[in-house]
Amino acid sequence: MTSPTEPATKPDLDELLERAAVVSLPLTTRFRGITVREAVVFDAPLRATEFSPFVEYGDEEAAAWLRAAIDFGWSDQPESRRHSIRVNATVPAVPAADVVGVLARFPGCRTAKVKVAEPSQTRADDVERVAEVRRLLGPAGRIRVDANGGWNVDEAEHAIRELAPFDLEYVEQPCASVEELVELRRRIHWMDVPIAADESVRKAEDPLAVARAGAADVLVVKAQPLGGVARALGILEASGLPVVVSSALDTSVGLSMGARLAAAVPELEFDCGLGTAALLAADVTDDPLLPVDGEIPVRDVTLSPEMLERYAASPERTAWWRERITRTLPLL
Ligand SMILES: O=C(O)CCC(=O)c1ccccc1C(=O)O
Ligand SMILES: [Mg+2]
Repeated sequence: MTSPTEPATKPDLDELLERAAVVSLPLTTRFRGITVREAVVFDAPLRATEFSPFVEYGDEEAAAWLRAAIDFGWSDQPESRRHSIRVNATVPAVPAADVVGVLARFPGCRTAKVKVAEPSQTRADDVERVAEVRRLLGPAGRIRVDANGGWNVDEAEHAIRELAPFDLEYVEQPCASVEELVELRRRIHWMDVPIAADESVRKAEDPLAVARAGAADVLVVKAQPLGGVARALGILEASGLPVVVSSALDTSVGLSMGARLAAAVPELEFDCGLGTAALLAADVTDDPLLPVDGEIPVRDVTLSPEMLERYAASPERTAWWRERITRTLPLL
């Protein structure tokens, strides 16, 4: 007999596939080169959960994401310390003229994260975009930029010098490697612009290496790539660094996992990158975790059968995702 408080038994492959729905959600704005977000959501026993590693990731990397999905749907979660989470607006690498429309999707957000170093664009594009965000947010707004590892150390040094007058809260993953981050941090120390690590945490074999190397002032943590809420919490506590909990452009289900992680963090001094439901033109629920007054609530999400049907992925893509789950489950 299982008592209601006892964690549900972990699912086998048949149960996972039976509870899975594969969706293809249109985005409002092109992001990371994509215009639709594919994801698997599961109608799991404890709450709806999500598996959505990017399609280019290999099975080894996807395994942490599947571990997270199973943990969230089939296990009790760490205690929440808060009921809502302040979120940042996420501004893709759009032309400066489009910034006003993007920010309008994030009502009440005092912080904006601006994508920079997009391969097809120039430094001048980044400066114009950040200038426009500063103009719209006013002097009290907080601006962080995210280069997704797109600069070498020299490029980063020059770009940050050019962007620093707009008053940056931090620069996220300016360079790709931990060694470059260490070197950059040494070079720009005098500018007093903190460095945050994202890919160096979520794509690293050892997510704590970046903290040990002194390569970052802030860690960006995402629940899915770190294997779930409890595991991510362990990593961020071991790092001893301040954190920003962020999404991977998840559906509202994945965002509910991120919100649970943010709610469990002992000290949360930065606004979190969990407002990204605003970048989806469709979601898997009738009650999405959209930012209101600059916050999202900490709660579970109810799947909408109509939405799952309307945004169901094609038979080919559905088969691809089901095969991906089949290959990945034995790797856990
Ligand atoms: O942090 C945010 O504001 C939103 C999340 C985000 O930017 C993101 C979403 C998908 C993939 C990568 C990233 C990233 O932070 O680099
Ligand atoms: Mg990032």
